Amino acid sequence: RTVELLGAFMVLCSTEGYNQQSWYTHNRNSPDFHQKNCFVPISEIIAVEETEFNKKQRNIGRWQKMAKLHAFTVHYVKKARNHRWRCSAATFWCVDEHLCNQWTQALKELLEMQKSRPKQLLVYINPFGGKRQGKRIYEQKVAPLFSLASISTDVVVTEHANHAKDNLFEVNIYKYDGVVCVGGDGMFSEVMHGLIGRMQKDSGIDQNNPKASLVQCNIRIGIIPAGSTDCICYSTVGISDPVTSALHIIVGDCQPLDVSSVHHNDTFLKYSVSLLGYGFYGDILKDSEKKRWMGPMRYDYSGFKTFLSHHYYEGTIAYQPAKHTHGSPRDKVSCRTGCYICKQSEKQLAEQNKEHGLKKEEGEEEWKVIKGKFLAINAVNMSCACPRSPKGLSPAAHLADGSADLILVRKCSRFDFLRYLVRHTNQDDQFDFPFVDVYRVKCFQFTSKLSEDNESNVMDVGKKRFGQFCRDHPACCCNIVNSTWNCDGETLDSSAIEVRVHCQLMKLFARGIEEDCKDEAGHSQSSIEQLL
Ligand SMILES: CCCCCCCCCCCCC/C=C/[C@@H](O)[C@H](CO)NC(=O)CCCCCCCCCCCCCCC
Ligand SMILES: Nc1ncnc2c1ncn2[C@@H]1O[C@H](COP(=O)(O)OP(=O)(O)OP(=O)(O)O)[C@@H](O)[C@H]1O
Ligand SMILES: [Ca+2]
Repeated sequence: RTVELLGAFMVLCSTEGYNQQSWYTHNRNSPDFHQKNCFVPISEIIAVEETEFNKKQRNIGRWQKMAKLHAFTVHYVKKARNHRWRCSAATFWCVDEHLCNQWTQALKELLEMQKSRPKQLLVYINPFGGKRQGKRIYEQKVAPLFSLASISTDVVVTEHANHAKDNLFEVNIYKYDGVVCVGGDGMFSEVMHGLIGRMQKDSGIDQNNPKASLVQCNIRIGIIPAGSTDCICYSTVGISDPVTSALHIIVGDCQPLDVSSVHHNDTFLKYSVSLLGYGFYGDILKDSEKKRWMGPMRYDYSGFKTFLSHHYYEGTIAYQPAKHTHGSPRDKVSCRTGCYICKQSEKQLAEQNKEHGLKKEEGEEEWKVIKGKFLAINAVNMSCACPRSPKGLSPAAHLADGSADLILVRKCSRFDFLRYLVRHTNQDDQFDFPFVDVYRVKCFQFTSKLSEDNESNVMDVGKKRFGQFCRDHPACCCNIVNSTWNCDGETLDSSAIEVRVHCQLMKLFARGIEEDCKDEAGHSQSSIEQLL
């Protein structure tokens, strides 16, 4: 009877005066206490524990007179504003020991049935990311939640850059249900390279082949944000908050993610999931690397400096439009939890995998070519929303549709470029400028004018010197030198690159941004309405 009562959702009754068989919560100060009912899906229960009563708790209301009370506590996810999740608890008690045990047992059995929840995790902590708080954040905010949810962990505090990546090639990754990285986008990138690289190695796939069909990585990655930008966490969860991310890991969320491979000729350079930026964001990154000691502030400092230098770069872009996906970068609808467009891409991917070999070769499809002088070339696989820009570089980009949005910002005045930047922070359309173009693509290539000239051997020593001279002279804004590619916060050595989006190559412990979550103004559809 008890199990039947539980059904798909558990109802926590917190109303006084309910009949004898009901459960009462002692959490009187919680806002839930005053609501009539609070619905918690089983999938959002963190843990169920038998509870011992202390004297203080016994002295509540009419239960005071009773001799022996039996209780259990349900720890569950409480959704707050702006996609923030918190762990809340409600204790239920009654006099009937058998009934109490039945409920505890039934709930535990239901939790056991949640097969997507991780039981064993491998955790990498970068102690030097962001404000250098990674270790503290993990120990104080995340580890206690993992232990409450009975998740066992192997923790590695990294000692140098690439420690996590190299380690993932050595350990038995298959015994883990997921890998967690505590740090910023750079740390995530390391873990992703380790996992994807390991999968390809184990499957005999050569990453240097730009046309290789890469093997999907089914071991999910969880991101505990402790970096400077935390764009990947923000764009996939809706907030950069360690407790929220830990709870998404515990409940076993799964969000597939597109990954771009970046090659130079037939050499693999890097994978990218957020921003691949040349010009403005490449120059910011290059300058900011020298200022790591400044922490997250380095990006504002270098951003201001790069804005003033106003360099533009000449080059050629060739791309293949993403015809398979239904959306467009100018859509007003964004990618949200359970996104229809991403689901369609997932279906296509499954069909393609079935009919392997029948898929049209990239070579047969048309390439569009654009030559020009650009202040910024940004290719984004996701919106790139972050605390600095809550809607991101491309607000309608999809997390898992197999495409990237290619944003070309042509040479324009400083004032116009500033207007463009400011629109990343407000509701105005940042693509509504004559000097900005945006395309949804499945692959692209870039060659700078300089490397084209190099290849045709027209460059002489004098030109090289002139290039160097102009770069050091801010008023000139000349385009003779190359910029650097910013690949998820890491610089690339080559300016000529070939990029290909791999649809849903990997998975995160996340669920995308939820549609009806309470916003800053408190507008929301409550979770109760959602469940009904
Ligand atoms: C007037 C204010 C305009 C503000 C415009 C803000 C636009 C911000 C857009 C941020 C996009 C982040 C994309 C994510 C990239 C990550 O994979 C990567 C690794 O973490 N982070 C960065 O490369 C780090 C990138 C950091 C970018 C910081 C940009 C700061 C620009 C400041 C311009 C100042 C102009 C002031 C003129 C008076
Ligand atoms: N122990 C370590 N010592 C030095 N560098 C490390 C160590 N562990 C990791 N790293 C490197 O530090 C780089 C930056 O780390 P991380 O991404 O965590 O912080 P961030 O750069 O401040 O944040 P964001 O990437 O969000 O801007 C990563 O590329 C990673 O390779
Ligand atoms: Ca995408």
